[in-house]
Amino acid sequence: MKVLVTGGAGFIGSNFLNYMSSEHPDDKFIILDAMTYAGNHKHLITFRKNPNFHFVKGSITDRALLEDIFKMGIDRIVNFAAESHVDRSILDPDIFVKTNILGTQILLDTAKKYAVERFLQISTDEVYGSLGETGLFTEETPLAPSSPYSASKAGSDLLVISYYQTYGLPVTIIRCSNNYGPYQFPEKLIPLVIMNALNHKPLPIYGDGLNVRDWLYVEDHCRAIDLVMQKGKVGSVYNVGGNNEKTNLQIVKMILAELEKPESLITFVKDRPGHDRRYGIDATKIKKLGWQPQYALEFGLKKTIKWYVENQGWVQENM
Ligand SMILES: Cc1cn([C@H]2C[C@H](O)[C@@H](COP(=O)(O)OP(=O)(O)O[C@H]3O[C@H](CO)[C@@H](O)[C@H](O)[C@H]3O)O2)c(=O)[nH]c1=O
Repeated sequence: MKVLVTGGAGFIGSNFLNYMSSEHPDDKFIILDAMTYAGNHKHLITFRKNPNFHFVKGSITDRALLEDIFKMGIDRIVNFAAESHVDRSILDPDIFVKTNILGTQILLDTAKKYAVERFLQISTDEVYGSLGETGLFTEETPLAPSSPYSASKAGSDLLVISYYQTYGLPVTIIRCSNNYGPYQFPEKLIPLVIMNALNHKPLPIYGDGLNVRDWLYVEDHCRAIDLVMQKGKVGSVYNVGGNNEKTNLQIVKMILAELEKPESLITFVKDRPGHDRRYGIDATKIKKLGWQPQYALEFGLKKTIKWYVENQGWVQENM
């Protein structure tokens, strides 16, 4: 099996490659990554050592490059390539539209031309917008994105579905809740808080700190992607979530307790514009395929903190 993994040097993509190379040692992986600020050069060393990996630097918006890659013969595609940080999308939406919407469309078009066996789109629960105090996102929840980032992901999801409806491209979409784990760029809440706390810097908490996110250890997400690639229904969407809803303040306090750092580092700052209040996932559909998260939040968080403590110097210099 030859799998094209776009965005493979990013946080979830690189964890996925790590997982797949041990679960499916006979598969071949073509890794396409634009190596933006979030692409991790450390992975390239690992990629080059693995005879089953072939790395190509470039963007999913580059049609000619995609043509060259598809000529190598691709069975499946997992599309992780995306700009993913909400705050950056508020400051500079252009690149989000270019990579997430246009890039996905060019990738879909090339996949159609070369008749791939499966196109798996890695999306996000943010496409559903915000929940009130109760209820969960199901796969039928209408799309109502709030930020330029989530709107660009919703746009790419709609294009993916349109390629299924119009051209019969065998697509499947995964919409996952907030991931955490090793190699996450320290602009996202959990790694930012760990790194700031280690350096005794203030921890910026937006608004009242009571926004709720559903946290999932990245390896659990990788296992879900693998399963959906094997057993997921073509034309379907699968929600993935950890059933670990916490307010941002709860998460930050858990990290401070583990690091034995004072809560006085918590600093309330101006809220993010259009800040979604709560995300919560109904993962019944993927559970019916046989998926279950294996990491309890407390355990996954400890493991993540340990990784950042052990790699603190490297993270500071390279991420
Ligand atoms: C960076 C930062 C974040 N926050 C808050 C905003 C959110 O309520 C929460 C998590 O923020 P972020 O880590 O930026 O993640 P969030 O906006 O939820 O989006 C993440 O999770 C999504 C899945 O739900 C992914 O699609 C996105 O790519 C990923 O960035 O923490 C703070 O209070 N202070 C901060 O400095």
